[in-house]
Amino acid sequence: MTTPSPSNPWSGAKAILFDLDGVLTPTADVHEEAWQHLFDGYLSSIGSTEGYRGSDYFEHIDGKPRFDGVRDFLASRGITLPEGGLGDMPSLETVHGLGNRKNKVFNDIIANDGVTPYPGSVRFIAEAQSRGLILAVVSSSRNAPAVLKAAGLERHFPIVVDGQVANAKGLPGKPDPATYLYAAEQLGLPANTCIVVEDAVSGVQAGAGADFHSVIGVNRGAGAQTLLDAGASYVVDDLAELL
Ligand SMILES: O=P(O)(O)OC[C@H]1O[C@@H](O)[C@H](O)[C@@H](O)[C@@H]1O
Repeated sequence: MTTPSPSNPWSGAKAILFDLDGVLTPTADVHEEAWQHLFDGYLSSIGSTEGYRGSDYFEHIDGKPRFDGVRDFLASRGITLPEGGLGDMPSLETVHGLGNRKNKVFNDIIANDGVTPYPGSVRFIAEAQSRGLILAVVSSSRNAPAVLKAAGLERHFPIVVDGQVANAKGLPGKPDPATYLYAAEQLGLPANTCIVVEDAVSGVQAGAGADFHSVIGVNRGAGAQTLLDAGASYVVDDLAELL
């Protein structure tokens, strides 16, 4: 693997595989808020004495597919619910019902507030394209295409591997590297020519779990050392630092 460095992140790379929420758009915050809303309501409805903490998002949910987030958070509280199915009403007390309840909150906020991408990420995209790199998005979110559209970014990404694609192809979600490897395969490139850019521990672990060119960690709250410990090659607070 090319020695990755913040002073020349592109060296030897042919493509960049971006996570979306928290890397290109500030929508990780919206997910965080929607999860908080879901579990505050759910835990109080079952009379739980241990409430939902902000750290729960980073420890159990961040970067994972929706229903894995529900399952893993509930497991942290010793709660197991029936799985149910994708079409479950948000009022149902199943893994899928709760996930869909959170999704409604997420979509209501996006519909209200819109999505403005991080300016530093927009500049980074432009620089990467001017250097001839191919770009793709690899997101756990089933909402990724809608968020990219709302942010006006969709034209930059010929390949988008989102939660729906992963489900259709039977790919395990992050922290498994499968969705990133699938994106590299779709681009017709070996993994070691593809840079992975991630803000979540589960996503950094996915990138570090295969032979990618490098894994750029973007610290939006997970913590720089935590991302390095998860396998990031290096960590920045904003992608503009690499320009
Ligand atoms: O939008 P969906 O399909 O519910 O996806 C959920 C997840 O999508 C990811 O992109 C976020 O980083 C997660 O933190 C979030 O929980």
